[in-house]
Amino acid sequence: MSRNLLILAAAPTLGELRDTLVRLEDTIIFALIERSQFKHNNSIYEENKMSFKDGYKGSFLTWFLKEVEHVHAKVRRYQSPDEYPFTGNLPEPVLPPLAYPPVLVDPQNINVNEDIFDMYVNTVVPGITQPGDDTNYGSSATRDIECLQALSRRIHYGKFVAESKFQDPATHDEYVRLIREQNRDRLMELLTNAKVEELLLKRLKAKAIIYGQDLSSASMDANGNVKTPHESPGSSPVIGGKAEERAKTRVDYDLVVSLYRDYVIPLTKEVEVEYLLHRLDSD
Ligand SMILES: C=C(O[C@@H]1C=C(C(=O)O)C=C[C@H]1O)C(=O)O
Repeated sequence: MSRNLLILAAAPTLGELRDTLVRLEDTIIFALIERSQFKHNNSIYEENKMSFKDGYKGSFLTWFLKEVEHVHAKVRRYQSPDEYPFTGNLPEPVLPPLAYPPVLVDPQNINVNEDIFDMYVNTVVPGITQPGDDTNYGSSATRDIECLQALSRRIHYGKFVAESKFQDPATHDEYVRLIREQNRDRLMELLTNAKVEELLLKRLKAKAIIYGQDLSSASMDANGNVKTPHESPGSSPVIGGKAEERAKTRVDYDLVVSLYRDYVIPLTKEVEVEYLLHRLDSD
């Protein structure tokens, strides 16, 4: 067994990590549902739109995110290896550091939150909200920050997944060879599991349809029975028996699937590749 297998504490298994990613699907879907209850409120994303006493020139959302992350930094949130801030120049914690087991070797301190922020503001928010302004700026930004933090955790979990694959005796030597070659494309091929991705997208659609269904009092009779037949996740999404009618869900389930297919999974794999490319820097 090569030396770099001995450096680290026992990393979580790939199966345990995948279970965590499955659970984060729920967190992300419900966070999107919560944000979707408010209008787009585009002004909170525009720079120089609101005046701040300290002369800050950014958008309301980036100002709020800065304020939230400053407080969270003081309680050492970003000393956790699975938490990455969107804001720079954060204060030191008021609490003493925790002794996290050294699972990751990440000399670059990889952080793709800029990409996550741009994707979320420019693609996700317009896709999950109705156009317009309902002045719920604080509530919208609060839900935005919950979405951004959940997406960031999920995507940066790619570091743990990459470390688990690197430590797998079945593939360790091939990873070492490809890292020494700095062969980005072959690393991407080796770490990609198309079957896991395919099953994930199918599960995600089912979750978004089920979680997104409106089971408010309006859709239930006096005895608490659901009045409107709700499609089972395996069937084509229908309500009221018309197969061509889309399920009326609180969040667009096709958008949730495309969010993962086009952004979350590719960004997670980018994190995995970047992590692996620098895994042996300290050797
Ligand atoms: C996270 C993994 O690595 C890759 C990324 C995946 C994702 O972001 O969902 C799924 C499978 C892999 O292609 C994994 O193998 O589970």
